[in-house]
Amino acid sequence: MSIKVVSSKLAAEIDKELMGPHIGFTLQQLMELAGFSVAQAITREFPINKADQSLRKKNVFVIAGPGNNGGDGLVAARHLKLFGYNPIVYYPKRSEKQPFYKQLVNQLDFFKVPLLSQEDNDNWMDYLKEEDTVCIVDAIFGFSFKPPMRPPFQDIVDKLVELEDKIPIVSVDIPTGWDVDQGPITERFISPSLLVSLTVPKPCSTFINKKKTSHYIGGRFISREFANKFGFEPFNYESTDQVLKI
Ligand SMILES: NC(=O)C1=CN([C@@H]2O[C@H](COP(=O)(O)OP(=O)(O)OC[C@H]3O[C@@H](n4cnc5c(N)ncnc54)[C@H](O)[C@@H]3O)[C@@H](O)[C@H]2O)[C@@H](O)CC1
Ligand SMILES: [K+]
Repeated sequence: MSIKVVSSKLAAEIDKELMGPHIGFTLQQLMELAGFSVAQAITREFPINKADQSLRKKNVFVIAGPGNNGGDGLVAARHLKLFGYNPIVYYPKRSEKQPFYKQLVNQLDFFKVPLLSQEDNDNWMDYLKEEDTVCIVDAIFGFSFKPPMRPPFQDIVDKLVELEDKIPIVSVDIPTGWDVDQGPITERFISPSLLVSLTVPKPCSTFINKKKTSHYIGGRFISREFANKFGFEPFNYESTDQVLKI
């Protein structure tokens, strides 16, 4: 299947229109569906087996960045908890811009999801043991990332590059550090085991290592007419699914 991709510029325009006065989605609505779809993609790739419940004892280590990509990660963590997984969230730089990020954090507290923050910048790796971890969710940066990466994120990404052969990485929308349009442009870069593109894949998704990376589309919130207006066909999600493997 040939997959349509949209540039970073067009992705931002799509977002703007979805949340504009005519359609009127709120960011919280879209983020909830985006994070829900990420959690569902994880259930597909790392299913909890009825006979072997060992995954329930392991952690899903979610790293949330300061923007909306990070917000998707906070939402995904909550749904993962409800799906029977054991998320731990590392949220090193909390956004003050949108009050609802604080609400997302309160909801994680409510669900007793452990939360690491800036104070854990030196010891977050202590919570990330190969034998105890199902996967790492890379919700650090999405389509608004502009290099070069500022602290503490470059150090975090360097550690992920070292770990990726031991613990699978699940990247939300964009593998963090990749250029949205040109893909991996740095010497060392994350190569995720699973990429969940939101709404429509961005051009960087064509640079994934197809032998290693499963690619899902999620964020099921647009109509055929809307997709066509932006020059792509909607994805054929099945039934009530929030993700589609592409
Ligand atoms: N329509 C969609 O597809 C939706 C997308 N959402 C998510 O929103 C993401 C885009 O969110 P945003 O526009 O908030 O952007 P990002 O989350 O990609 O990043 C923006 C944040 O990163 C910081 N930042 C950028 N470059 C940096 C650098 N070099 N070093 C350190 N910090 C840096 C900015 O200061 C800002 O806080 C998408 O990728 C997707 O994950 C969803 O939340 C909602 C719906
Ligand atoms: K990401």
